[in-house]
Amino acid sequence: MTNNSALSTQHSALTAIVLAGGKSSRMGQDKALLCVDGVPLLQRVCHIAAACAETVYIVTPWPERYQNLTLPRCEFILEATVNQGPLVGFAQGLAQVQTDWVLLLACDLPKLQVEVLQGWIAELDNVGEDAIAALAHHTKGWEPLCGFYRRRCLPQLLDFINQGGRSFQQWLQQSSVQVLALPDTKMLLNCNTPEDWASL
Ligand SMILES: Nc1nc2c(ncn2[C@@H]2O[C@H](COP(=O)(O)OP(=O)(O)OP(=O)(O)O)[C@@H](O)[C@H]2O)c(=O)[nH]1
Ligand SMILES: [Mg+2]
Repeated sequence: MTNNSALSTQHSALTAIVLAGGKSSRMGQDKALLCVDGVPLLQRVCHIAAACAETVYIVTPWPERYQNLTLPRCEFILEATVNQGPLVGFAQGLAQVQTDWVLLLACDLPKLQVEVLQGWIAELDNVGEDAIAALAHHTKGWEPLCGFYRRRCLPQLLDFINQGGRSFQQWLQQSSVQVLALPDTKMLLNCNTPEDWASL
């Protein structure tokens, strides 16, 4: 039995959503296609997502850009709107999810560690019923783009968006969120600028 199938047996109730639709204005080119160790970032993140969840959705307004990547078990969700930000992209992906929990990932996380994600997944059964999400926390607030959400948060997320909300931090302030222990903060390194990329 491979690691993947062991995991999917144990945690079949997990879907992953990978966001690939930002402006990449600080980077000046699409971050999803930047190669780290010869592998495009989106492909790298999607492989890790596929090792954690049975279904992986890539939410993007431009799937044609990524058609030459190797993305096993990944399905594109074509975003209806462009440049509405990650919260709106997440809501569009979440509307397709059938499992109780979803793992949300940005595409610009070059240091993602599958072992840490798998450790978190093993704890999901212990998350209190009142929590709508389980996320790592740092000095600037929650890390919303590398963590877990309950599917049932969709109605309140849509309410927040329909009232003009676009900030994960503001949305999460309204709800109960469980803290995930982060063994290594480097894992959440966000590759936003050419300097970030060069430092890899
Ligand atoms: N699907 C989708 N993903 C988005 C959207 N905006 C941001 N993202 C994703 O969210 C993650 C974090 O994006 P950021 O690094 O904050 O923003 P960005 O717009 O990509 O880059 P900047 O223009 O430099 O801020 C990345 O995986 C982006 O691809 C969007 O409107 N739709
Ligand atoms: Mg970023």
